[in-house]
Amino acid sequence: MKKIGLFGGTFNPPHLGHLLFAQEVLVAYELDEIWFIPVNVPPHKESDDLASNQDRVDMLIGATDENERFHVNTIELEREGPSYTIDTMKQLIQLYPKDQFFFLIGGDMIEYLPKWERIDELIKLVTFIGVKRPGSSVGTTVYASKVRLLEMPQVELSSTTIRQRVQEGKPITYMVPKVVETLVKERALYEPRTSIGNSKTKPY
Ligand SMILES: Nc1ncnc2c1ncn2[C@@H]1O[C@H](COP(=O)(O)OP(=O)(O)OP(=O)(O)O)[C@@H](O)[C@H]1O
Ligand SMILES: O=C(O)c1ccc[n+]([C@@H]2O[C@H](COP(=O)([O-])O)[C@@H](O)[C@H]2O)c1
Repeated sequence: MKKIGLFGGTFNPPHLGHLLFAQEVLVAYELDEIWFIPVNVPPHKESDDLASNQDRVDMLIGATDENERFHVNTIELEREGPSYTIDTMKQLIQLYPKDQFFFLIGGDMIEYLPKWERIDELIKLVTFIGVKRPGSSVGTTVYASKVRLLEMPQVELSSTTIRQRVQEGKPITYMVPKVVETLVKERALYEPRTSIGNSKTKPY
């Protein structure tokens, strides 16, 4: 039996906040592996400058390559429609019945857990491990109390910040792994267009 941390996200692009969170969880919970799972269609997020699936996968593979316990799993990219976590969990449990799964979640998402698809079923299938994010509250819902909160240095970085900096011509050095910085540059990702692309969690 392996203990596996699932880290779902848009990763548009992956940044050092993601990697540090994953590494801290790996060590604190003595996990064997972390699987980074890029979403196909973010269920509750609108993004007007979402890089292609291929670009996001390439950046994620590059970002995680140096860590032998980090892996990229593209299970959600093979599914049509919103990438609901409950569907992913059911697939993974069927594929790997002996393994134990944890799901990593940033603090900003925790207060929205009640709105997740079939959350009561999901919370029985997987243990959520969360971390606070600067400027966001984890809320007081019954689901928040079930998330295991990890104490670790908070990283005030988001993919939105990275995209905005690229649009403004500012450097992103040391905010993303070198390989991500290079891919963003080579493929001209997030370059200025008419509007600045923010990802926003949709109002419920
Ligand atoms: N700096 C960070 N520290 C801890 N968790 C984070 C951090 N950035 C993102 N996360 C968490 O990682 C998961 C995937 O995040 P996602 O790919 O949407 O990145 P993001 O930076 O929140 O993106 P965006 O700014 O585009 O909304 C989410 O659970 C999110 O809360
Ligand atoms: O299943 C849901 O209803 C659901 C709602 C919101 C977010 N999620 C998952 O949470 C992860 C982080 O989402 P995001 O939008 O911050 O990239 C990603 O794996 C999403 O599929 C899942």
